[in-house]
Amino acid sequence: MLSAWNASDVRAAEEPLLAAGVPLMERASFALATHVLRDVAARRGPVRGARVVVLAGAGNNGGDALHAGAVLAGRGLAVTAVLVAERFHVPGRAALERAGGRVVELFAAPAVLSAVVEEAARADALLDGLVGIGARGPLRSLAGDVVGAISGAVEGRTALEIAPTPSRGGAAPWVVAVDVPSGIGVDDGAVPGPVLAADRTVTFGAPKPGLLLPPAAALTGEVTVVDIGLRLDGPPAARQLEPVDVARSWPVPGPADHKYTRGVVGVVAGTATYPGAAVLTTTAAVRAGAGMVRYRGSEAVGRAVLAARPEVVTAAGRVQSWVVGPGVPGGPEAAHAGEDDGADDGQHERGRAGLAAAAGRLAGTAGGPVPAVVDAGGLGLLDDASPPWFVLTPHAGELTALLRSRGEDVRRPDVEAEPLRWAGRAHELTGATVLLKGGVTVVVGPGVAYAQADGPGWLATAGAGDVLAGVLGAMLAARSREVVERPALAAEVAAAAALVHGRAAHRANPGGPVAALDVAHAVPHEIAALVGGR
Ligand SMILES: NC(=O)C1=CN([C@@H]2O[C@H](COP(=O)(O)OP(=O)(O)OC[C@H]3O[C@@H](n4cnc5c(N)ncnc54)[C@H](OP(=O)(O)O)[C@@H]3O)[C@@H](O)[C@H]2O)[C@H](O)CC1
Ligand SMILES: [K+]
Repeated sequence: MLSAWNASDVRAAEEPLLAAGVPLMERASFALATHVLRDVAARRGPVRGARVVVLAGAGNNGGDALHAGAVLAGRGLAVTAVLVAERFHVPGRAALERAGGRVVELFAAPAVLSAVVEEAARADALLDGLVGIGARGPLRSLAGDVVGAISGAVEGRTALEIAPTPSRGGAAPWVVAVDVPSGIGVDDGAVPGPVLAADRTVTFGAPKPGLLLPPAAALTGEVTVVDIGLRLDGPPAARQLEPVDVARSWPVPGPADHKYTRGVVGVVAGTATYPGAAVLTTTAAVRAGAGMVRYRGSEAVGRAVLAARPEVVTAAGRVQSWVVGPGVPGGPEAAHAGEDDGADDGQHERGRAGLAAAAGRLAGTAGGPVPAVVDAGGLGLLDDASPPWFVLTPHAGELTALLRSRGEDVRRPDVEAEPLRWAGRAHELTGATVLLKGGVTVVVGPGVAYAQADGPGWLATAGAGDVLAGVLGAMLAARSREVVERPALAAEVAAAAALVHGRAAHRANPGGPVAALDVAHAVPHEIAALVGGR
């Protein structure tokens, strides 16, 4: 698992070490230089004579970059450092000059900006040491100008690029961000202004949340964490599950297991208008290893489900997790406005009953509360307060509607710009765990946040959300009681489901388009690969 800490936690961890004279910057800059050398060697072969441009800001981030530049110059690379502020890291500059590096005082001669941009565009490697964890707001003055101009000049980059960097030809410089890509919101992943998209981010002590969270996560390239000896206690601000975490906690059945110990998923999904959602959700739950799947819906849709998955039962009975809402009309805004298009085929009533049972509010229900996945039309069926074992799975539009229905004056672009903040707000307002779907899926539960970036862009396709709901339903059913007893566990399981779903999409058709049903069919193979390695 990657655990990310806020800038203030990293500073607090640095303080005692700095007071004790531990050479943190030496450690950081040496490791940084090592990674740059390795990357340049991999791309170019011989490193001697390779051209490196170092963009250095006012603080210690610039210091790291200048010291790394000194190491590189000492190895025979041609290093030019560009100082953007009158204040700069004096020992770093001195070290670089001693090692034979050249310094351009851009702050003293802004007219040389175009020459700097030209040199940067022709470099083999570009080190972005403008600001690190000391960043406040969008890049200002010369730092902003230089990033804007270089981004415009370097093929394949735009100043506000938030799409993954396309693989570029040998001509463009390899961009290495020092600690973080300068200008991102270190704690929240915001992209408030120009940012130079990196090919690699070498980060010190621990990942920062902004490296995991959208939209900034698309600008980091590969993230390399360098251990400089910091001790970070306390809970991280954001986490990212890795395959090994999911493998370790997967409930692999043993000889004593039966369908009820493995978990029964109750699915309220689909209508005559959207029968496919019912097929996709139930198929995904079956394929993710549910002990049994019960479909609750109209007879006609039930027939379509059974034709696709004869393992599914349509009779009422015991359920260990509910999935309510895929392909069901309505949603937060419709419910808020009291709208009902009358085409829900009785799914609203079944969904309400499922959620009441899941919350433990249904008189005469045996077995007590169970987890629930609440998707699409199910989001309009929620009570004012939900338990944390309810996992809401909106996309940005649905989250916006949910927040607005609860009095927040927010628009979809706000949610897309600050997904962690708004998923967190929805968690506060509802009490439920919130999984916000997107290229990076953000999950917020009590005291925990996850950011998962496991799927290809191809996964943005109709029905993919229904498959995720089914996979998550099966995973929650398998750990039903535990999820109800441990408030933060639903978020971990939801993040794990996002990982399985994303990786299954890669597996379904590596590098190409995927259809939702293909993702569901790839799920068992992905699970086998995950648990086979443990
Ligand atoms: N302390 C250590 O020994 C280690 C530090 N590491 C590295 O240090 C940075 C954090 O360094 P710090 O000096 O605290 O902060 P920064 O370098 O990130 O930023 C400093 C100055 O940058 C200016 N600034 C801030 N925001 C902006 C902006 N939006 N646009 C332009 N400039 C900005 C500001 O200067 P002013 O003079 O303008 O006020 C800041 O003071 C950390 O990220 C590591 O890289 C290593 O970890 C090793 C140990
Ligand atoms: K930086």
